[in-house]
This record gives sequence, structure tokens and C-alpha cells, in this order.
Amino acid sequence: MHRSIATVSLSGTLRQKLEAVAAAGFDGIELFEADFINFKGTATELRGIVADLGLSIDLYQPFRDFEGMPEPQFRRSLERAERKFDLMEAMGAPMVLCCSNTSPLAMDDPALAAAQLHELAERAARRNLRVGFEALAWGRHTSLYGQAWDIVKQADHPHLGLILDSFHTLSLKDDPAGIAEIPGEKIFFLQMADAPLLAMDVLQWARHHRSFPGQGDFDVTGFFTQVLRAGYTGPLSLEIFNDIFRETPNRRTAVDAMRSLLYLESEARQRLAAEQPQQRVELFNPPPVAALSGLSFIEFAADEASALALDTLVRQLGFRRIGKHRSKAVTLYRQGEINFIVNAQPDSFARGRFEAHGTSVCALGVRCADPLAAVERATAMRSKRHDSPVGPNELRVPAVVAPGGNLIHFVAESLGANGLYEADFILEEDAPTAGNDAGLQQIDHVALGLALDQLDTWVLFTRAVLGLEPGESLELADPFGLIRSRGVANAERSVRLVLNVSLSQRTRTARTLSVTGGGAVHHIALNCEDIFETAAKLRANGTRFVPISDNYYDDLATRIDLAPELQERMRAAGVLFDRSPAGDYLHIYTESFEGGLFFEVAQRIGAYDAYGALNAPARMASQAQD
Ligand SMILES: O=C(O)c1ccc(O)c(O)c1
Ligand SMILES: [Mg+2]
Repeated sequence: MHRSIATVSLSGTLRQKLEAVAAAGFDGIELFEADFINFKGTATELRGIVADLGLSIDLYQPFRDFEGMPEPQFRRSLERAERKFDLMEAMGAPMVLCCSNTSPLAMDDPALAAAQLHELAERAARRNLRVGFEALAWGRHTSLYGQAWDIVKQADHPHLGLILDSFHTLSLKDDPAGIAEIPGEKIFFLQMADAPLLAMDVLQWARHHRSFPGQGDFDVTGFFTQVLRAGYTGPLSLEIFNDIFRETPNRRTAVDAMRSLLYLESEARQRLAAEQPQQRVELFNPPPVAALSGLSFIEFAADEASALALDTLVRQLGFRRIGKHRSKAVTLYRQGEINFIVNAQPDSFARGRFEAHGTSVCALGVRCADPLAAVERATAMRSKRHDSPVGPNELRVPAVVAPGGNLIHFVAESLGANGLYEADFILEEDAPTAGNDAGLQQIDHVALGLALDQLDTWVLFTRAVLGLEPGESLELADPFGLIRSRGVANAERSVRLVLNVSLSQRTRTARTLSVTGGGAVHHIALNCEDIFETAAKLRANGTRFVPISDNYYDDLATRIDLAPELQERMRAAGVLFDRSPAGDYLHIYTESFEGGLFFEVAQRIGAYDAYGALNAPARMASQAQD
């Protein structure tokens, strides 16, 4: 499809926006009037810039408060329209968006509205321009697409058509099914926006909290498929009013925007595959998402000194050092099925991450059947692949760059538990090393501390590139501000990430972020079968846990019916507890390493499917009282 984006969706000057949009591979733009009014140049000059970038101006917008106006105001608006038509001709914009009237003067008279829009369309037709009419969710008398379509039908002018915007329909919980009945050629333009479900005034919601398809909670694919069923073949455009996007570097926003359209097209293509033998438009067809089957390894970036400190830390956690890399200063540790790699190789990718972010996680390894297919999916979805230098007899592990610059490696399942490591490491499984196995089995989840403007980017990346599904978005209280937390996981729940964002500058998460530069792993949760046994072993190994207030356990007893012995065991061990209808979650947090990264030990019982987020405030308050 012809892919377009409204200039309001990005930060920067108009010229910077256009350059970012062109670099991300868009075909066209919706030009917001404010961007043109503040542009230092003529409409003709803008036309040249846009053309040089290989873009088109698909839509000029908005015209407001037009239909249903009393005669004097209507005449004045027509005059104004003529002046805007002059500009549109000069800049080469073929269509104007007229949104439904929000003025207190607007009359509830569809026949009048139709006659007035007819006149506007007639004037547009004289210059071979077109007018699209869009129902705003807060329009005074026209708020639904069905009402706007009735007016357009009644106006019956070839230069007047309907503009659809998923936000207005989905925010009002209006049924998009009727769109499929509208003749495709009378839908002149399509604007797609997603949004988180928020209980708030719809105008505020629309102007501040929209997001790209795939980042929010709306069934945008369902909406889009109705438009395609109608036979629409025009531009597919993004119109995102979002406070954070207004300040996010626009190159990143533009890539997110393109990724969201590619994802939307591919999802719609799958839904329509069965019913439409002959598609009318070309929808993006990427390789399918690779089914992931677990987190294989976590790689830490270190220098020589911090590698030593990490060595002590991970051995206290019960890991054994089981291998040295064949050609690099890289050490492998293992416990259960968990592999930790400490990479202190000078002049490596890891060292670059160490220099930029300090001791930190620089890569994750995820298992999947076909790593090359996983990389193909990722690059199709506009992620960059990463090729590390490979020494003799070493395996090439395909990798892609995650937002923020860490790597995701795809590890072939066929290699088995040891395959990758046998190839790249000289294994000494039986090497006598300090640190006793504590019963940690798998990587339960990896929690990232993200800057506010990285959350939506990550939600879309994990969804479109890795095939993970986002869970509920929660707000958790740190003593110094709020943390927003959202888990993302694959269908079989063998790969889980938790995306944490600090809404305050003063929380521990925010401070870690300012030290590490953001996008860093904030904690690593490892699971076990008996948390009391594992915690006792870890303590004996020298691991220190965050103490939990006695008051927490008193309160827990009032909330959840638990055997008194279990309560007392938890209190004695400092173990936290959460219960959902599906199952229970017992967990405990270690103290931080170098004031940043820490570990969580977790035991899942039954089909518990969350992360004990309700207990995070207990941890954060305890850390703050240290
Ligand atoms: O918020 C608005 O005014 C506005 C303007 C134009 C649009 O296309 C829209 O969806 C909203
Ligand atoms: Mg709109």
C-alpha cells in the first residue's frame, strides 16, 4: 500500500520530519497546517523539498467547523477554503481533510451539512482537488463514521468522500463492521491510530495518548480489515497525537511508524487470507514470527575488574564456571538450564557496551527452531542484524539489534543444551569451582529499565519482531515516584520480558537509567522449584536479599488465606507472595550489584502468569530505606 504519516506524529522542524519520514521508507505525508504556517518557505518550495525526498503530500489538514454552520460563518469558511486551495495547488496536495464540526454554532441538520459540503466539493473540483469528511469522536452532531457517511452520500459529489480514522471509531466502541458496506472508492483516506484503554475525556485521549498500531489496546487490525473489505485502495496513513512522540528523536519514531504499518498490513493479510482470493491491494508479507522456546543465555558486558566482581556474584548465586571461550576473554557460567556469559573481551561489541553503560547486560540469547528465519523476520520488520566476528571453529549465532542497542541472539534448538557452548567454549563441566548449586533452573524473566520514550518502541519491537504479546500495563509506587510496568511474553510463556518505565526522575529505576543510559536490564528473575530451599542455599553461598518489612506479612495474612506455617516461613525467609486465580507466585529479590542490576528468585505455582508486580513497592521501599 501507499504508506503515509501525518507530520503531527513526529518531533522536529518540518524539514527534519520530512527527512526522517523519507529515510524510514514512507511514500507520503499528511501535512498539518501548523507545520506549514510555521515553515520558512513557500508552498512551491515545500513541493520541491518533498519531491526531492521522494515523498508526496497526500493530504492537507485540517479544515474545521464547516458543516452545519450558519450562513455568514459558512461563507467566510468558503473564502478561507479558497485561500487554502491556492496553497494546496502550489504544494501539490490533492486532498483536504474536513473534520466534523465542534462549534457551539453548529446546527443539527444533515441536509444542510450535505449541501454545504457539496458546495465545498464543487469549489475543490474546479481545481481538481478533493475533500474528505471525517467524524471526530467529539463532533457536535457528527461523531460516528456512519453519520459522516450519510452526509457524504446525501451530498453526492464525486469530489467529496469519507475519511476514516480508527481512533474515533474504536475510542467510542462503535462497531467498524459497517465500514465494509461502504463503496471503497468513496473512502478517500484512511488514518490509523492505536491507543491504550484509558478512562478519560475522549478529546484529551485523542490529542495526547494515541500510539502506533501494535502499541496500544485497540483492535486496529479488525478495523483495518473492514476498510480493506470495503475495497479501499488509497493511502494507509498514521495520524498520532502523542505527547511523548513530540519529544522523541524523530528518526526512531519514523522507524517505529514504519514497523507498525508493516505489522498492521501483515496481521490484516493473515486475517483476510481465507476470505479474499483476490486482494485489491498489496499487503506486506514478511516471514512469519519465529516461535521462541526459551531464554538460553544472558551476556554481561564487563572489563577485567568487573568480570572478577561478577565472578564472585554469580558464584554466590550458585553458578559454576564451566567454560572459557576458545578465542576471547569470555567466561561461561551455568546452573540448571541457565547460561550466563561474562564478556570482557577488549575491542568487542560487549566492551563498547561496557564503556557506554558500565557493567550491564549486553545481549540475550533466545532459543528457536530456525535462527535465520527469525533474523529474516526481524530485518523485514526493520530491525538491524548484527554480525559478530567469528573465530575458527566457532558458531555464528545470528543476532539482531534491539531498541537501545543490546543484541538478541537466536540460538538453534537443534544445538541442544550444550551445542552452542561446546562449539564456542572449552567446556570444563566438572571443574571444581566454588559456589554450590542452589537449584535455580531457568530464566523466568528479564526486566528492563527503559526511558519513558522507549516503552512504546519496545512494545512494538517485541510484538512485531519477536512475536511476544503484551500484558496489562500497571502502575507501581516507588517511594519517589511511579513506575509503569508491562510484561510481554510468548504464547507458551517460555520467554518473558518486563518493560519498566519510571514516570519520575527520582525513583531508583530512573537513577539506574541515568547511570546506564537507559534500555538496560534492571533485574533478572530466575526460577526454582522450592524457593525456601533455594533461598537458604543462596544465603549460605553469601547472597544477600532485600529485607521485607514485618508489616508486609501482617497485611498479607489479612488479604490472603494462607496456612500459618507458610506465612511464617515466608516472613522468616523474606519471601514475597502473590496469588491470582490461576496460581501463586513466591519470590525474593537480591541486593543490587554496584547499585544497579539485581536478581529475583521466583517460584511459579500452577498457571500464575504475572510478575508479582503488587509486591514491587515492598521491594522498592525496602531498597529506599537501606
Ligand atoms: O484533534 C483534532 O482536532 C483532529 C484533527 C484532525 C484529525 O484527523 C483528527 O483525527 C483529530
Ligand atoms: Mg483523524
